[in-house]
Amino acid sequence: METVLNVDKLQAYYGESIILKDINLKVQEGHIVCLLGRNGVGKSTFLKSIMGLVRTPSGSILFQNKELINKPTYFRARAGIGYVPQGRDIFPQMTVEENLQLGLEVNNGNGNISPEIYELFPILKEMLTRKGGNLSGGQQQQLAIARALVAHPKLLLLDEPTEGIQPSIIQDIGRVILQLKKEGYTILIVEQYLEFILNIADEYYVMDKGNIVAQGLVSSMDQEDIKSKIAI
Ligand SMILES: Nc1ncnc2c1ncn2[C@@H]1O[C@H](COP(=O)(O)OP(=O)(O)OP(=O)(O)O)[C@@H](O)[C@H]1O
Repeated sequence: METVLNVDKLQAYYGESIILKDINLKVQEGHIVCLLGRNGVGKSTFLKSIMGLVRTPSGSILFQNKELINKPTYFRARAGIGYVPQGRDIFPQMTVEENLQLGLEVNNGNGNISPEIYELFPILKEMLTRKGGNLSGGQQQQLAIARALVAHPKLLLLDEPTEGIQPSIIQDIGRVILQLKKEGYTILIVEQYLEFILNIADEYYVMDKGNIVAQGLVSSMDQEDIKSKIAI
């Protein structure tokens, strides 16, 4: 099975502060990998590093065996990495449909929104003409995931998809992720909500203070131990 993402000895900085010290992490094709950890340990910075949004002076980010470390963000997006940031970045004044169309920009606006998007997220079909800013937090999260899927990414990065979302929509998002897995998607999820990923992810990594401090198969995870490593 192909290794889609292979991160080796990655360091990342904000100015002179080192945030990621020595990160090694792999994602195999068709797998769902979860990165767990407390607030502020560097999880979001890690996803930003993969997208080229922070300074990464050393280490390697191989995506489908090609080095990305010195490539600009647009190159990484065009290469097939879809990114759903924390806070979702929905454009509030644009309609749901316009927000979705932005997902096609990585292909220069070519292609169209496949009907599958609306099968995954029926609520978006009902709301196509609504302004993004008028959606609930959960609906915005679904829109952000849908917008990333429009371009059929080979790797999908999700930053805390459950944050600030009501339980029924968390379940919907869980179902969508499992459906995507069935279809062969490869996904890296940053989470703090352990129960959410137990039924979803194949492998886990735990980050603390810019290092990976535990990793393994979710099926053989010592949940109490991992809970203590991510508890606030
Ligand atoms: N733009 C920035 N400039 C300077 N420091 C930053 C910036 N963004 C984050 N940091 C710092 O980097 C560290 C890691 O933050 P990061 O957001 O990656 O953590 P996290 O594990 O994703 O936590 P959270 O779940 O709260 O986002 C924190 O100490 C944070 O204060």
